[in-house]
Amino acid sequence: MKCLSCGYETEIDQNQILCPRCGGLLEILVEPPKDFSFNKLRGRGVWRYKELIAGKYKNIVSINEGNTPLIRSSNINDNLYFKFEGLNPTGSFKDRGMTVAVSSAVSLNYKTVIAASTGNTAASAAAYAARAGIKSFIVLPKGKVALGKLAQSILYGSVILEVDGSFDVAMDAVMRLYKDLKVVYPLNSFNPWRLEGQKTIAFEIAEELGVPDNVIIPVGNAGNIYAIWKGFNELVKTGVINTIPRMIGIQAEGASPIATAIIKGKDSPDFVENPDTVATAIRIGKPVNWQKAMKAIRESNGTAIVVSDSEILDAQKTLARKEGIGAEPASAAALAGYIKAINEKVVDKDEKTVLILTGHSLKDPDSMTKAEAKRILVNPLHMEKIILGEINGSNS
Ligand SMILES: Cc1ncc(COP(=O)(O)O)c(C=O)c1O
Ligand SMILES: N[C@@H](CCOP(=O)(O)O)C(=O)O
Repeated sequence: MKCLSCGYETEIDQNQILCPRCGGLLEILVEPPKDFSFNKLRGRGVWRYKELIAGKYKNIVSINEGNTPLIRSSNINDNLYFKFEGLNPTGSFKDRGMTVAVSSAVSLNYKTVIAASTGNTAASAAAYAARAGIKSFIVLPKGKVALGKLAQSILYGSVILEVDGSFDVAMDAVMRLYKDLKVVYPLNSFNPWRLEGQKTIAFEIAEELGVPDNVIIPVGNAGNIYAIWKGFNELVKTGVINTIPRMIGIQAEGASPIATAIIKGKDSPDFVENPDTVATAIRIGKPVNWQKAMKAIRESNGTAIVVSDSEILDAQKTLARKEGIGAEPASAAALAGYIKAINEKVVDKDEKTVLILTGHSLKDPDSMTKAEAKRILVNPLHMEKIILGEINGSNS
């Protein structure tokens, strides 16, 4: 394991989450088996790739996460694919990381887990803790979590701690609690073991499609873009692929510290004090994994793009109405970014591109009802005229 801040190196040790010397982010540098082959694998989902996942697990806490569909676009572009992470057990990609992180917590005999969240990490942490029979605390920015996500955490029985402030305030509190209390195992993505699970997104894409030219990902706390890049890199080391895709990160206008730093060619981001966007999942001003994300983007020859809230909501509607796929706003940001990338000639429409659709539309009912709808009060006995009018286009 190697610290991204001070360069401290240590043997792979599952007890390590942050650098013991400076508290920086740790990378887990695995040496994948040289005889690795997709053909030899058994089972489905995250644990299909267990020989590539670092760490030792006495108990595996799983709800059959991963194995999500890679859906080819039928009405936007033939070369475009959607990796629909909304079909994980709690409706987001977090479940891939949570199965590994909670299995790690249990293997290390922790009885309590904690996570700060804009909603999805919370729902996933709560579900996996419940499955493991351990206690979970989640720290949420009060009044800023989409209804479906809050409802999930309530249902799975987490203790919900609400802070008056943004997600970043909640995140700082969790990092401090983890360092001070020692008895709570952190499930956020500064925990590198969680990212071991999320890197399986790359494995599934490579196994099904090969190596695309581009992978486009919404970026919030910034762990996922790094995890997917790590996954592709490790496959190169096994020899099953020999290139990696460009990693293209998308952030919302009101919460774009990493994208802005990439666009301006800076070494580090200026954090955003009061992040704001309709895509609540990526309403993050101080992403903990910024170093990892910028490394993934730069080393893959990728880039970053900023999109507006109206572009995000338009993309959410386009995905639903042209492809039949319901994704939450943060996920739709990937399509908004793709459209912009094509218009600005950053991506060619002939390039094979995969969008990571990180969460399900049902997570955020408010955002869905922002789309204009035809809702007509009808007399059930006189609907023919309205239907025929709609078909002929003669209704006003
Ligand atoms: C639906 C959704 N999309 C994207 C993201 C951003 O992922 P990351 O924090 O790994 O950048 C999150 C959470 O952070 C999320 O919940
Ligand atoms: N969008 C996230 C924010 C926390 O990210 P994490 O990957 O560090 O857990 C959420 O769903 O809470």
